[in-house]
Amino acid sequence: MSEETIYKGLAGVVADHTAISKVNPETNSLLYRGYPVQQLAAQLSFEEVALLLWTGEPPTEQEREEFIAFERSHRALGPRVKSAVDLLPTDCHPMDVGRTAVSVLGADHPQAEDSSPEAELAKAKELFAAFPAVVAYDQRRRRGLEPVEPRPDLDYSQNFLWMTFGEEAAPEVVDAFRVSMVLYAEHSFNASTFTARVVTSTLSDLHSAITAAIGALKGPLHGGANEAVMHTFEEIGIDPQETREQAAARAKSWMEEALESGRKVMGFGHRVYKHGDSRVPTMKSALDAMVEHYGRDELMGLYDGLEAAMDEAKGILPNLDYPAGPTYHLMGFDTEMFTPLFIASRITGWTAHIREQRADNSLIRPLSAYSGPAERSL
Ligand SMILES: CC(=O)SCCNC(=O)CCNC(=O)[C@H](O)C(C)(C)COP(=O)(O)OP(=O)(O)OC[C@H]1O[C@@H](n2cnc3c(N)ncnc32)[C@H](O)[C@@H]1OP(=O)(O)O
Ligand SMILES: O=C([O-])CC(=O)C(=O)O
Repeated sequence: MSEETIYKGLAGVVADHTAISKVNPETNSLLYRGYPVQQLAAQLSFEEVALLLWTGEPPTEQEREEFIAFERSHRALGPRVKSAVDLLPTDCHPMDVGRTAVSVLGADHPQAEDSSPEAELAKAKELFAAFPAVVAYDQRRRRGLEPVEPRPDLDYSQNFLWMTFGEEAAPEVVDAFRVSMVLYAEHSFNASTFTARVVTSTLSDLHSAITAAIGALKGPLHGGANEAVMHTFEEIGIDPQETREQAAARAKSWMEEALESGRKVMGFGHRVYKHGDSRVPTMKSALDAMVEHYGRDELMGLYDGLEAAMDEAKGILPNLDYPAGPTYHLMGFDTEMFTPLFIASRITGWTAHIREQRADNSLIRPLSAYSGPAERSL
């Protein structure tokens, strides 16, 4: 056996510097470019947070206005992307649709191979503006509904909900959606961001890196957990007629059984945070607002029951996906659409990292310790 120290899953390994965000598990805090994420979620639009992540500073009034105009004029679903999505079955996973759409957007891009900082920033902004139409179109086609054109009088979050549901969302709903986008935007060297950096490190193009990152995000140990949380709720059974206490009791016994049988319950635990996820309180407030808005108190019985039982049995706390899943459910998204919403947000962090990696690149290529048979002859 080899003598090398193996850092399984690269746990605890510091792979490079980043100036984009700081995750501090000791203080349970998350900073984007130095700003606490809670402050950003309380005060900035998602469009402003995107600019902050890309450029390092909050936008000036002029930068903000220019980007808003840019974003609103790049929202339409392109004909090639629409044709490609139409070729995919409506029962494939929506993450496969998102991944394919980004791949097509890359193949269709006149500057696909231009990786200058200016071209990459422009491509990041275009992708940010274009992706919501993919999610909205896919959600509607799965319901047999016609697409809804974007509205330039609406901001990013308002328009996203408008294109998906074909009606103007209530201000509370728009705000909860905006908060989720801000919180999902960036989280240092998580698996999908690291994937994007690995692809970029080979000097491949931005759309290839994002396509690969989407593949990494899909898994239930990462972004796919927001969808998995709702599957758990569905497995326990959602009953709008029961009280919060009744729902909590059923959730508690479900969790006890699940843990006894050795199951992993998605939406709990985190590789970096061991005392709770810094983003959960803010997302939980957004969920509470949605529960009140839709009058669905019983859903919080399931939420509280699972959380309390997991804490009691293992001391493991919820991650961001735990409150985000039921929030998107209440807004009316199909469960399988939750992780594509995560893509829409994380495009900002991924593209910021792609630009950072390229600016000071070194091929990412770790070593392995060989554990196969010793040299032998045929
Ligand atoms: C936005 C995001 O991507 S946040 C992450 C979303 N992912 C999830 O919610 C998936 C569920 N959670 C997990 O699988 C894990 O907590 C991870 C993958 C996120 C992080 O895990 P790691 O740091 O690798 O820890 P690991 O998986 O080794 O867990 C350590 C111990 O806690 C247990 N554990 C961790 N999370 C969970 C969970 N959700 N349910 C049950 N047990 C858990 C493990 O079984 C393990 O127990 P053991 O030591 O008895 O074997
Ligand atoms: O940091 C991680 O490993 C996963 C995560 O929470 C994220 O990507 O938002």
